[in-house]
This record gives sequence, structure tokens and C-alpha cells, in this order.
Amino acid sequence: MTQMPDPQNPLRIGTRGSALALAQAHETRDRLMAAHGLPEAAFQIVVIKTTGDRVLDRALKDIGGKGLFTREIEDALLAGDIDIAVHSMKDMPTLQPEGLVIDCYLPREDVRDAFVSTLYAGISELPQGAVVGSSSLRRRAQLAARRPDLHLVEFRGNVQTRLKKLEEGVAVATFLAMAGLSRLGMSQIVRQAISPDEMLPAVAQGCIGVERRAEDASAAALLAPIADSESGLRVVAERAFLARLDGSCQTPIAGLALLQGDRLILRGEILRPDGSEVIASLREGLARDGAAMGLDLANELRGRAPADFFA
Ligand SMILES: NCc1[nH]cc(CCC(=O)O)c1CC(=O)O
Repeated sequence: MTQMPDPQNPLRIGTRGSALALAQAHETRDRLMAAHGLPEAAFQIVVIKTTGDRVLDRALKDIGGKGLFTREIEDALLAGDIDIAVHSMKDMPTLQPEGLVIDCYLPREDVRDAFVSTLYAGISELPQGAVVGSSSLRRRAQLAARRPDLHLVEFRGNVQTRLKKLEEGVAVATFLAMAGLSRLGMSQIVRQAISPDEMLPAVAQGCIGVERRAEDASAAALLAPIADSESGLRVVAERAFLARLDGSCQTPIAGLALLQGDRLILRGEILRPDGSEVIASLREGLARDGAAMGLDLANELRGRAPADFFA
């Protein structure tokens, strides 16, 4: 029997405290309320501060990369201090700790990157040598590949911090995920939505995943009706691709799966950080074979990469 949460015994939803993380936790809660006819009081949002939230003055790749935004939340889940955890799948390590699983993916938001600038309408409008802010290894490499003349500067912090830096003139443009802006109700600041053909998004961009304890049958049953199977098929393929490449988080990697009926098309790309080399390819096959396609695509890219590529 599924233990239904109620106001006396609410389901504790763990999340980071950023505006985006909270919006994602609220979206998850709202979907659970609708799916089960439960009141808001049957849920409790538990905010957990992570190392990645604390350290703002250094580039992520210098302080240990991805797990930084998730470790404390996963510890709370394992300790039983929360019942489920809501994540941006883009920020999740490809492997979950022993005892935890993610098998609930919400319907995916817009996967594209957004060009944001108060001065210019799009990438091609940027003048020669313009200063562009981004802390994303992938976006920096993709931009450098296309526009080697641009000056890229480190740009960390949440959306509000980055917009403030634009106002202060630290850079004339930046890139953010369309999904995050949409969830924050800030889509109006987007000057250009960039087609995946021009800038292949990060693996799992725009996808919210819900993590739980593997043996927690109650949580599994609660989450099942809000899980989006198409989202799951796509993200599983993309993350299998990433997992096979992720020796270090110093290599710019992009990947995107699209579904056409029962078929899945997976595109992947690896770049040198300075954009001087881009290696890309794709696979097409049955959607249920996505994980194998991801692995196979990664093997091809690895095989084509020069020996020093992942250095
Ligand atoms: N790395 C931070 C991060 N993680 C997820 C999103 C956006 C939402 C998403 O892609 O699901 C963002 C911000 C951004 O890239 O603009």
C-alpha cells in the first residue's frame, strides 16, 4: 500500500534554495497535488544549501564540478531527512549514489540556449571583439568555434547575479537556458532563442528529475503518475552518451535526443575548450535502445578524438 502524505505527515521535498530550484520544487509539488488530489499542506519544501551554492568566487570546474550542487541533498535523502529530491538533470552526475535512483522525469521544457543582451539582438549582431560572459565550458567553446574574435569572461552566479553583471557592463551579452528563464517567468529578457543546430544544448537541459531512495516503494508509487516517458527516453539516451565521455568535467560536451514516434535521434558533440576543434555525430534507432545508442555515439566521438583531446 502506498503511504499517502497528509498535513500531519507531509512528503518532504528536498531542493536547493535558488529561485530556479524553488520554482522546480514547486512545479513538482503542484504536479503531485494534481495527480493525487492532495492539498499543498501534504507537502513540505526543505531547502538544503550545497557547496556549489556557498562557493561563488571560483569556476565550477576548479572546485570539483557537478556533484557540488547535489551531494548534500543526496546525503539528506539517504539519511531520511527528506523523501524526494528535485534536480535540474543537467547538473546531475551520471551515476547516483548506492541506494538512490532517478526514474521520474517531468515533461521537458524548451531545451534551447537563450542569447541575453541589452545591446544586441543576436550572436551575429555582436561586434568584433565583444566581451561575452559565460561560465559554461560548453557554451564558451561553442561560441569560440563560431566567433573566435569574441572575448569570453567567467560569469558565475544565479540568473539575477548574471543580469546585474550585464547591467554593470562586465559583458555585453550572456547565455542562459531558455528552460530556466521560462520557469522563473523571465522569458521576456530573451533576445534570441538559439536553434540546437547552432548551439547543441547540454545533456538533459530543460529536464527536471526527481530522485528517491531505491527501496522506497511509497515514493515510487507517488511519483509514477507524474513521470513523463518521452522525457525519460530522451534523457536516458543523452546521459548514457555523457556517462561514456565524462572522464573529467573539463571537456565541453553537448547532446540532444529527439523522438519521432518510436524512433530516437541522438546528436552529440565534443569540443576543445577554445573551440578550435569540434567533433560531432549522431545515431538513430528505436527509442528503447537509447542507452546503447548513447554509448555507441560516445565511443565514435572518443575514437575520432586526438590523443590529447581529453587532457
Ligand atoms: N548550470 C545551472 C543550471 N542548471 C539548470 C539550468 C537551467 C534549467 C535547465 O536547463 O533545466 C541552469 C541555468 C542555465 O544554464 O541557464
